[in-house]
Parts: sequence; C-alpha cells; structure tokens
Amino acid sequence: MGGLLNMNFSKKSNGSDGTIDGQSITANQLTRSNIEWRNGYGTPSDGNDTNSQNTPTRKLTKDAKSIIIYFSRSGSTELLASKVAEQTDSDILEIVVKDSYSGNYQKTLSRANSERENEDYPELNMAVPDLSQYQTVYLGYPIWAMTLSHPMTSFVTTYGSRLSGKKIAPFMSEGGYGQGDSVSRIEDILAAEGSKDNTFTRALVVDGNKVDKSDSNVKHWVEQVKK
Ligand SMILES: Cc1cc2nc3c(=O)[nH]c(=O)nc-3n(C[C@H](O)[C@H](O)[C@H](O)COP(=O)(O)O)c2cc1C
Repeated sequence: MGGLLNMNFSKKSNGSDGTIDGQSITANQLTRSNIEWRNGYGTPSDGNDTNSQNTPTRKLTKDAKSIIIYFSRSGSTELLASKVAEQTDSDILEIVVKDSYSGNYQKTLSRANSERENEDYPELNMAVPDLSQYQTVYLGYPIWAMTLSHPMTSFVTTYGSRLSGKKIAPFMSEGGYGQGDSVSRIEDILAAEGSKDNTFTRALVVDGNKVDKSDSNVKHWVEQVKK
C-alpha cells in the first residue's frame, strides 16, 4: 500500500481557500501536487455542489453592469469565480441543480456519462432574475469530458434567451487538458435558444489544482474583458 494508491487528500488545517460573497470556499484539488493530482481524477466533493456549509451564492444588486454565473462541484471553479469577483463589481449567481452530484468522483463520472449519452441534463433549482441590467456575463464552469459541465449546459439551455446582446466571458477550471469544445457549445446553445448579437471574449482556462496561483492571470484576463 502507499504511494499513489493510498493518497491522503485531507485539507490543510485552516480549511478555507478563499471567500465568495462572505462565504468560505474549500477547493479540494489545491492540496495535491502535480503527481498526486492525476488531472483531477478522483477529486471528491462534500456531496453538495454549493458546499454543505454554505447557502448558494446570490449577490444581486440594482446597479451592477456585469454578473458572474458559475457552477462548481469541488470548489476550484468557485475559487476562480471569487477571483473574477475581486477584479470586477459584478453580481454573482451560483448555479444550483435539484440533485447535487455525488461527493464520490466515480459516481459523479458515471452519472455525467449517462446524462451526456442520453442528453438528459440536470434539472435546476434556482430563481434567475431577468438579467436585462447586465452588459457582461461571466460564465464559469468545470470541464467535463472535454466539454461544458452539465449544470452549465442546463443553465444556458434554460436561460439562453435572456442573454441576447451580451458580452459573454467564459472561464473554467479543468484537469489540464484545456477548454475542449466548451465555448462553441455555449455559442451553439445560445443560437439555438434564440439569443442574438452575443460577443465572446477569449476564455480563461486554469488548471483545477492551481487556481490559488492564478491572480495575475485573472487580472490580465479581466482587463481584456473590460476593453
Ligand atoms: C465528471 C468529470 C469529468 C471530467 N472530465 C475532464 C476532462 O475531460 N478534461 C479535463 O481536463 N478535466 C476533467 N475533469 C476535471 C475537472 O474539470 C477539474 O477537476 C475541475 O477543476 C473541477 O472543477 P470544480 O472543483 O469547480 O468542480 C472532470 C471532472 C469530473 C468530475
């Protein structure tokens, strides 16, 4: 036993990797060295995508001109969203599915595979405002099977028609294999849902175990998005 088969993924003692709208973030991949990380394979969650200790993030104001809409299972994308929030005056909306993905990686993987094969994407459990006040929408998600993770697929399918005319700024965390076809999936779904006149910025892509080291990358990207 030992070595790669007996890895200890326990969190560092302070337990918090950041905050978003005042709530603590735990990102389970950050403690993994590159050799332990295995491209994110096996990453557990606490079984509640929004964190069992937290309420889903909802920061909605009257005046914000941009909003960060994100989904995160194991915390890396949420930490990235918090860094985008630090660089902008955005509102924030966390995507919530009716049935959370399992804390167990294998169970999440088999559910995700079945959803993808059957094109049966998860039901959402969230109230979404009309979004008309926002000029820029930052869309944050993890990569699953080299494409958009399914809660974001459900979101853009269900609410895509509310995104007409907006600048879309995609950001994601992934297991080291890049953005896949996730951005063209968003473009295709928005077009199919009748969203018109969208502009897309370059996507921000960060490895899930290195989000804590992404501040300057995020800052530079946000500067480009704001241009
Ligand atoms: C079901 C599933 C499938 C995944 N597929 C890929 C993949 O195809 N390519 C990749 O680079 N990472 C893949 N990953 C790794 C995640 O993209 C990565 O761990 C990400 O940082 C997780 O973000 P989160 O902590 O916000 O949930 C997958 C993760 C899961 C749970």
